[in-house]
Amino acid sequence: MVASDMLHSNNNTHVPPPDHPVINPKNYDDLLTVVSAIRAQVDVPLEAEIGIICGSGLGVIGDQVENPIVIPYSKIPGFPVTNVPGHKGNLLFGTIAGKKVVCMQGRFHPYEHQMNTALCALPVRVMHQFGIKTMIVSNAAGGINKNFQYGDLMLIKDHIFLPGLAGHSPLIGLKDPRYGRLFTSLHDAYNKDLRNLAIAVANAKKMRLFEGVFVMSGGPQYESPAEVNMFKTVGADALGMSTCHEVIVARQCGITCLGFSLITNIANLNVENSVEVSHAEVLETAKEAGERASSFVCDIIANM
Ligand SMILES: O=P(O)(O)O[C@H]1O[C@H](CO)[C@@H](O)[C@H]1O
Ligand SMILES: Nc1nc2[nH]cnc2c(=O)[nH]1
Repeated sequence: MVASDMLHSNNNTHVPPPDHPVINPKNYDDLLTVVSAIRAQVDVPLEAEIGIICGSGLGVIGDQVENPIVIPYSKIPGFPVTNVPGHKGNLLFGTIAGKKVVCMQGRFHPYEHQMNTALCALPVRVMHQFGIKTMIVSNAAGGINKNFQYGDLMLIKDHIFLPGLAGHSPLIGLKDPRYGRLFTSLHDAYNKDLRNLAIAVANAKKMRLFEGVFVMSGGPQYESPAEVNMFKTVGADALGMSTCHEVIVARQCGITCLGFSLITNIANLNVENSVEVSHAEVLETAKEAGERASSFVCDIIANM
């Protein structure tokens, strides 16, 4: 195992202080407690119109936030420990291109938290409480589409949420009517107008940009060649271990979503090929492509 693949090797590892209240991610009043605890930490009103989630190695997007107010996840009750390298573990409030944003510099993956997708998507509900109407979500993903190269960006036009299909929806068990519609529609989960805007931005920057279907598997193991072939057969273009549960919660909240994958590795379709994937490789590609991804996000926000 490569050192940077190891959980617990992240300097930002934290243990929540014992004085934090216990938070149930499916209790609406607990959500309001989390939001109050964040507000209590700063003496300025916090609000945002756009939420951003940085994928593995893509924390550099958060570095574009101007005049940031930085709240470490360790100071937020209910936010679990984040141990995955490449995820800093800060909630940032500030501006990008003059627009108020809140940015998750690091996310929670279901494989880290017993597949508790409601817990992992709790920060989306928190960002909604701070006013976001739009969310830009990013991830590092393995490319299946034969046209993809390392470092390509793929706009997500639709998704296949395997854990959700297997009973791990973040909406299961929500009873409070304040959450909104339990039977959330995903007909426009990755908003067409925002995708068109992103395509126009990419064209103006002369950037390679693809559109495709993202599949979320449970992880944390990468896919076997047979699994990659199965996903290809059902129409997937890229593979990851995040994002879908966040977008579903966002759609329940009425947030308009734009999602993209950074292709950090090429998924292996041939069992005879000995191609090892590692999180170190994922982070290395993200490091090389991170500036391009963050400039893309900033230009999209500037044109919203
Ligand atoms: O989805 P993000 O957070 O970008 O991370 C991706 O990269 C990691 C695997 O290398 C997994 O956590 C996968 O989900
Ligand atoms: N599931 C999955 N997640 C990834 N994240 C980055 N690369 C990959 C990959 O190949 N598969």
